[in-house]
Amino acid sequence: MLQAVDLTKQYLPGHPPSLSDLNLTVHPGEIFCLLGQNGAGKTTTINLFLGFIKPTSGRAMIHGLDVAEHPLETKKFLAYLPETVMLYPNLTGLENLDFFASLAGFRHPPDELHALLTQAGLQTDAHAKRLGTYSKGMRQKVGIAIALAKQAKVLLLDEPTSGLDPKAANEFSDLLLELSKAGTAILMATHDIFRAKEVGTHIGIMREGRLVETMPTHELTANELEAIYLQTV
Ligand SMILES: Nc1ncnc2c1ncn2[C@@H]1O[C@H](COP(=O)(O)OP(=O)(O)OP(=O)(O)O)[C@@H](O)[C@H]1O
Repeated sequence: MLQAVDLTKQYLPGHPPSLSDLNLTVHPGEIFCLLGQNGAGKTTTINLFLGFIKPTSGRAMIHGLDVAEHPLETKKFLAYLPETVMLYPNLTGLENLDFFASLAGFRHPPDELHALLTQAGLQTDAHAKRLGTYSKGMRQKVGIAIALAKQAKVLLLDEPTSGLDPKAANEFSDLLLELSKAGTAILMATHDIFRAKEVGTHIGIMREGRLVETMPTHELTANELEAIYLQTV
């Protein structure tokens, strides 16, 4: 479970906070999509859960542990996919997966590593090819395979489908749905309203560092969500 309690971040004294009093809970199996214009505070929220930055006040909690107080323990539960997954271009997909899974303390035999890449949707003939030859969608799949290998309880995503073609973005959404069915709690920052409606269980709209709307997606059509978004931001 992922929880923000009155979470606030002010980067510079005298400037308005970039995140103000965020209260948010994402339960296992839920996909919470954060929408909002550039600068609304989405990446700040994710970086606080990752422990990359410290809150000015309030708490970012993972599995009941405060990230600022337990930076190493909370990272064990987490997987993170930024817009561009950073992997080693000279290693193969399989070698990257092996390396990053072992960094998190998980050793998998080669047949399991292949199975994880396949489960993440990467075609078999790419497993032994260098990352440098992969498309963006293929790199994202290795990122998902790493999340699977780590048995991550919480997945944080920052605009993961930006720049993916519609088919790759669609495959990516299916993978997220599978992970959520397996009980992962997912928080995703995105600009893609329609994909958020398709994949999310909940939508939150941020404006100037505040979460101003939260709603379950099943109550809305994509067009209604777009109308609410445009009225809100
Ligand atoms: N390191 C920093 N120092 C000072 N201000 C920052 C820093 N990082 C972000 N900000 C400011 O905090 C605010 C929120 O930024 P943030 O990156 O969280 O927005 P965002 O919703 O993720 O935007 P985008 O959609 O463009 O990624 C912005 O005004 C930004 O300029």
